[in-house]
Amino acid sequence: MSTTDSHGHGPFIAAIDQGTTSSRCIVFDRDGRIVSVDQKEHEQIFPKPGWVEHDAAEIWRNVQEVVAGAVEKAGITAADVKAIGITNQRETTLMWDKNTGEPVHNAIVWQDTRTDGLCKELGRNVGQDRFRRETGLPLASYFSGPKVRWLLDNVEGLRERAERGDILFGTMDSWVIWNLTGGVDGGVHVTDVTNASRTMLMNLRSLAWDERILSSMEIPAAVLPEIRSSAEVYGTAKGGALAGVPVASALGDQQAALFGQTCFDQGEAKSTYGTGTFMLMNTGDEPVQSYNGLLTTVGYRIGDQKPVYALEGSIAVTGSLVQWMRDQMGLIKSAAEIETLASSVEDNGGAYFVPAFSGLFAPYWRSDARGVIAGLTRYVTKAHIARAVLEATAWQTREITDAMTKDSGVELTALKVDGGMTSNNLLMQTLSDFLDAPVVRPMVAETTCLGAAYAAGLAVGFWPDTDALRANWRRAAEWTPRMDADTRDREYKSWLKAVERTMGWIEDEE
Ligand SMILES: Nc1ncnc2c1ncn2[C@@H]1O[C@H](COP(=O)(O)OP(=O)(O)O)[C@@H](O)[C@H]1O
Ligand SMILES: O=P(O)(O)OC[C@H](O)CO
Repeated sequence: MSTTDSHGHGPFIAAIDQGTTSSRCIVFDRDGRIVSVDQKEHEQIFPKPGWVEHDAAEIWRNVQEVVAGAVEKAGITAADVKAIGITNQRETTLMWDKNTGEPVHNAIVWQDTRTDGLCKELGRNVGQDRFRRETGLPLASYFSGPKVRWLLDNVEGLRERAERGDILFGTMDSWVIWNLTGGVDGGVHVTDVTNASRTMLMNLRSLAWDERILSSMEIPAAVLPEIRSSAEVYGTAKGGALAGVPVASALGDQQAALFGQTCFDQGEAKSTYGTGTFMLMNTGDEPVQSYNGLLTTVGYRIGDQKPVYALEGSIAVTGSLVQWMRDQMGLIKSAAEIETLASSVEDNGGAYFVPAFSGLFAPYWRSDARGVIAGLTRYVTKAHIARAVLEATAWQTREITDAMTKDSGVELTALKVDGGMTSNNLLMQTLSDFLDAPVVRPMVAETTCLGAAYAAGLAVGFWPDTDALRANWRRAAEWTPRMDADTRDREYKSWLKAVERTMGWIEDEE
């Protein structure tokens, strides 16, 4: 029997967000309002400089716990939940034994740079942009394909087991869905088009695995999940707090945020400010090739409708630079304190901070870049550096919006933002100043989970169509530009000069 809780708005949709630093589950009502949240962090494993791993068994335990926690906090039962949506950190790569459910190695995280050498070698053999037309992606250690190849080459006996058909590959959506739907006991091995579009192994137009790329990367097709749409019922949860509930959506977290921000029309864009920052623009039902350093990716696909594509600007280091200021430099005690410190001065005092800690992602894709603080004089204080830290996020966004305008021909009229860093008012004002465009934040800042919930709700008819979802979007805050054009242009030139200084720091042989 179905119950309604104190919120009185049942039934509900549950979304699971398996993120880089934590897993969370959020229960939403029909108005897209949050009913309950549960969240748990997992260990970040750094076996060597540049290597980042996750324990997938720990992640699955945490997912089960946060699902149970969110259901309990909402005061509901599985019978009240009409569907489960999945969203996840993208690219992070796992292989496991389908007979035992045991991972063969820790998951290799998207930030991990161990495949740099492999990518360079592939680039030399087949050309740096050899796969861009088919996959929309440059050859870079960020994506899953090279990580799969690394596992096959480095885990003893794995290639033979994979060729025998005993091994499954998946990004974290696949891992969560396989376990949720029964694991060794009949779990479904699927991924969605958005996650598949980050592997470098899927053809963007056919939305199928690309046999020529699989053969260049020496990856056996037997390990691959079935590619499905982002909003359809893949199976039913077996066991756990949501046993019996249909699992009805999967989207990479940045695509889920695009969906949660209701960017359903061509030209609409959002930017999510977390550990890294990812801006995606809906480009309609045709993939747009980037000539300016952006990625072409799948935005979402609802059931058997046409896919919607997106251009993406990915920035590796934004919120994590604030964490670095707190944890490694000890200049602030909390992330929020950066705003107080940066607000104590009028400007950056001439300092520019380019956080190319793991090379530069969009629009440069340079793995040989490393971080610099440029323009230092004795005048510069830690407050100026704090300001330069915030400005780095805003300038990197500006570089991406410039590239988006060049690639899509669409001028930015306003930017929808979300993510942890958007609670920083100074950063949001700076962003609006540097972009010379309004910046708007919605009422529900948890757009990633909301997008997964929306897609799952559409799949089971909980919401009738995307118009109903759009009606739920409400503006919570807006910042408008206050900077004069001369200052903006002068500052932008200095920023670009500082970016130049980061390039070529790592020599090939290093
Ligand atoms: N007030 C703030 N100012 C600047 N950065 C912040 C602030 N609050 C949080 N952050 C940064 O935002 C990030 C957390 O945002 P979140 O959206 O939860 O990230 P993720 O989903 O990537 O884990 C952290 O890197 C943190 O340093
Ligand atoms: O888990 P997040 O929010 O850090 O997002 C990671 C991105 O999906 C990486 O491409």
